[in-house]
Amino acid sequence: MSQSEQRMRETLQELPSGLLGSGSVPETQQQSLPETQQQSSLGQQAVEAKNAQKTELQGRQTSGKYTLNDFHILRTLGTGSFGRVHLVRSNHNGRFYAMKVLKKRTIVKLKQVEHTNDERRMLSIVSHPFIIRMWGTFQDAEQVFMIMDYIEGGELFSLLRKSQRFPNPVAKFYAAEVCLALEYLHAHEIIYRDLKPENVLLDKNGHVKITDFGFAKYVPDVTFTLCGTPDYIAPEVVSTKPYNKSVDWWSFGILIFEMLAGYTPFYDSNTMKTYENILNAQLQFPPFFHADVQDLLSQLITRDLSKRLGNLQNGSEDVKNHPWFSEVVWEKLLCRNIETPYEPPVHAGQGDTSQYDRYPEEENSYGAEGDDPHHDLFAEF
Ligand SMILES: Nc1ncnc2c1ncn2[C@@H]1O[C@H](COP(=O)(O)OP(=O)(O)OP(=O)(O)O)[C@@H](O)[C@H]1O
Repeated sequence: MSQSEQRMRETLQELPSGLLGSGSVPETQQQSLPETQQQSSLGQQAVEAKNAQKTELQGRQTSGKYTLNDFHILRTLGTGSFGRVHLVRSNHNGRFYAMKVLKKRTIVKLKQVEHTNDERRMLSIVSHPFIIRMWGTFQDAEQVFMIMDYIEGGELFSLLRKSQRFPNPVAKFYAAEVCLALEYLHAHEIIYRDLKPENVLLDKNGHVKITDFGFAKYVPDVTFTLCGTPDYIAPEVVSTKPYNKSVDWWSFGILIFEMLAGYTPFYDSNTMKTYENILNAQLQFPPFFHADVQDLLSQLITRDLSKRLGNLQNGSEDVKNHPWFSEVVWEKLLCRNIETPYEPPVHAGQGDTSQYDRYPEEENSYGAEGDDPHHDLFAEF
């Protein structure tokens, strides 16, 4: 099985402690591959229509700014471990949004209540050109909902798999935008903890938008929680040491490596072996990696926290000042005043979904009323 087949949307909720001693394979949440193939589009449309009709009938006011009644649900854009993300259209202004729906029961079962509340909290305070904007949240008896900007250009992951690997300047452009987003989050004491190309979306002009704040957390000091995505997890997380922002700079290095190579450096089809590689294996560069990127990656993907770039006294400045980024005019980039290397072909306008894979639509229970044993756990929604 190839890496791209296996890794698809594999997000780890929690690693058992004493990981390498135990010999057991950590539990991961694996999603099936996106179904781009011929699905019964008639069946799909019927389910979509039924869901939309139910939504119109059943929205109910909660603590958020919106209700389900404010939106018409269109197709599914993506699925995750606890629910799915739909394209929706506002009944008021006609604009398209992405609605992330998470099932309360699953969140509770997988012990992700705190992460889900953190996701909401973090998204409601961040405001940055390269980070997704959230407009509001609400809940019904069975799920919580988050309304975000709809980003038309699709996942960086899809573009990377189509391209196999990016030329040096293209990888540098995406890395530079991601670097500014990380710099912003860290300046606000937020660790992101799930950097990977699946969570980097491209807007219609080809600029980066980081989505999925499911593991983002306000951490002014250190934390211990074991979470992330196997290939991208930093060694200090694998070995259950206290950690902070350093983990995002490790993942940033893995992201650059994957963009340039088309694969991640510590991959193994056996997740346990991946962790062993993260802890022990030597970083090996393909021969076509430029010397300056090899130098940058050696300083990002280093197990020595006292040497990891981004984690030192000058923080993100050290990363931005590295020779690999020497052509980047950071101020212009932040204003999105630099031509993007690729403009996603989203010719049908704001609601164009051509860049997203098709997922089987399921009948939903959105708007469910009645007993809600979990209401208090999600009081902020
Ligand atoms: N704002 C958005 N606009 C367009 N598509 C989006 C948006 N947010 C998410 N998606 C799509 O939905 C997918 C799943 O979203 P997200 O990663 O937030 O869900 P998740 O349940 O937290 O997933 P995971 O289990 O991987 O952590 C994304 O990879 C992306 O394809």
